[in-house]
Amino acid sequence: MLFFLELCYTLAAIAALVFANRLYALYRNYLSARSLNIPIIIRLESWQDPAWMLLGPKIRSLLSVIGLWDRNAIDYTTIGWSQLDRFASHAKHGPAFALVTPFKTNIMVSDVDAARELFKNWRVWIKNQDLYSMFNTYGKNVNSVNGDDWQRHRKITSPAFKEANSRLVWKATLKQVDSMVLKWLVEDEITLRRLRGDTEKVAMHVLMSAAFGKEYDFHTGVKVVEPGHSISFGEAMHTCIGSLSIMLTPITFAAAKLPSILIPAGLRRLQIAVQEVRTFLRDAVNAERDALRNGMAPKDNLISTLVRANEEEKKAEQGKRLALTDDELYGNLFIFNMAGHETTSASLSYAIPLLAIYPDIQKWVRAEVDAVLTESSTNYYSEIFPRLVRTLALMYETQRFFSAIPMQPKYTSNRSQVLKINGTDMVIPPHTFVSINYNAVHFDPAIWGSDVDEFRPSRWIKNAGEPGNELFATPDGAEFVGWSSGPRQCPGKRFSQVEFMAAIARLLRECDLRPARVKGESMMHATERLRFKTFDVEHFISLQYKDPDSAGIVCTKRTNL
Ligand code: HEM
Repeated sequence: MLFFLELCYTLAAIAALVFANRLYALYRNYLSARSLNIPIIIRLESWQDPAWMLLGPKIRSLLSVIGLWDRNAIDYTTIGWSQLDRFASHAKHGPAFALVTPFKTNIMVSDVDAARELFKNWRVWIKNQDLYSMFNTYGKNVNSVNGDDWQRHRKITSPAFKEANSRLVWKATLKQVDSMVLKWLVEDEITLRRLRGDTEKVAMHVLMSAAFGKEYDFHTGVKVVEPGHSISFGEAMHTCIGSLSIMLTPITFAAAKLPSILIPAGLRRLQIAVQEVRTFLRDAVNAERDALRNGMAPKDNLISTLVRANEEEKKAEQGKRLALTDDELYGNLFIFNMAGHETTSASLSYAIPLLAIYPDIQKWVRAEVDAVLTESSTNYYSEIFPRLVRTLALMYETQRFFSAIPMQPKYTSNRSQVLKINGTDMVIPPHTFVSINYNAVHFDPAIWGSDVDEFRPSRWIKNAGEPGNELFATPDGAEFVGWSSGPRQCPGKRFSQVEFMAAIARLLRECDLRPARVKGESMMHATERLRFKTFDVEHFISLQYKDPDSAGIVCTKRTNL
């Protein structure tokens, strides 16, 4: 009994100390932020706290049951609060306000001139290493490093995203989507959950093909286990890049040292996947080096170009210093998969229900698809892709509503930096985040007009006219930031566009999409239900449907071809 009481006192004392420490940190951060003269929002928690990221949703729903948390209020402690908020907080507080917590202060910015400066000046406004090192599971990579190191990674990785690679993406996507369509045509309803699962499978298999030259069948793909492995490359990769595993991989590495009997089953699966991916990456890099040594011609997939670009760099005068290490090669190959998987599949998984919700938009995009795609020309990527302007507009408008990341946190590091916000120079303190609020920029009525909240892909067309002969209204790099902007913008932008456009074009060429109805339900009601469930999303680590099981679409074979 005495021991129990002592334990309780000790735990209470530790909790009180942690709380006091947090309050002190909050007070210090508040004093520092006050000097900026911008509105301040104070919270006791933040998405920067890993424990809050994991336990926050449970704690919030508990608190809301006992009336201590308002479910409908914007929750600034989450990473994705701006998805629902859109431009509202900036309309209230102006182009910059500070989120002050016991963690690092985060200044939210919607001013496009400030955003342009943050994107352009990548040496000054860097990526915070506490945050980005979680992407270093297999090695440092182009996404996680700063300064000269970033230049070195970007120089060697960029050639991989050449046009010849886009042709592979196009071909692989058509093959995957053909199989997906066959499956969908015999299903009574494709729920949002199933739709997401299938688009993830398409994206994973396209990456396997265009990145590693490995062909996977849509239906059986992940079941194919290569000799010497316990799971397939696709499955291992899928497990590793699943949202939660990113947070768990450091734990997995620590756990890897324990006897496997002491590791819980779920974590053991992840541990195996992490080890398998490393072996696959190492073998794939070695195979490409052997191919080069044996005088075999390069392939157009990402790994072939990357490994050969790196070997070229080694030969150059400063090679020893500039070439990527093996771990950095693995790190980059992994990040291509991680960055390219959920982003592209999510875009598809929102665009497809939107086409069912808005039949006029479906008709409008299909008119272009029919004008451009004919049976004989389907495979000619270079002729078709540039003409699918409405399909590209659909992707941009989908990204505007469902941004892959809610904000981009830039960081001042250990010295203060000057940033002009709304025409005034501000001295931003050291160790502070300045985050470009993607959702606010994408929903600023001053940029997009009074119909900013309307899903209208035609806003991206410059010269509305004959489908297949229109021009795309390329946006200003700071007003639309879906793929980031400036020198560090997404190198996989074209990759993802090709995949999205091939998938949508093939789907609309073959099928009609409409909302799924439950028995006795009117089409109007089913459409409303699907609309509500499609827009009812939350940003945990990536954007997710909150309730993916209670709405879906139906896919029927077109009869009007
Ligand atoms: C719709 C699909 C995609 C979207 C919306 C998207 C969006 C983004 C965004 C917003 C960033 C900046 C992130 C940050 O700095 O924190 C980024 C960076 C990056 N993306 Fe993508 N991406 C997509 C597809 C892809 C694909 C298919 C690949 C590769 C196959 C890829 C590879 C990368 C890499 C390597 C970076 C880091 C670049 C650097 O820091 O220099 N992305 N992407």
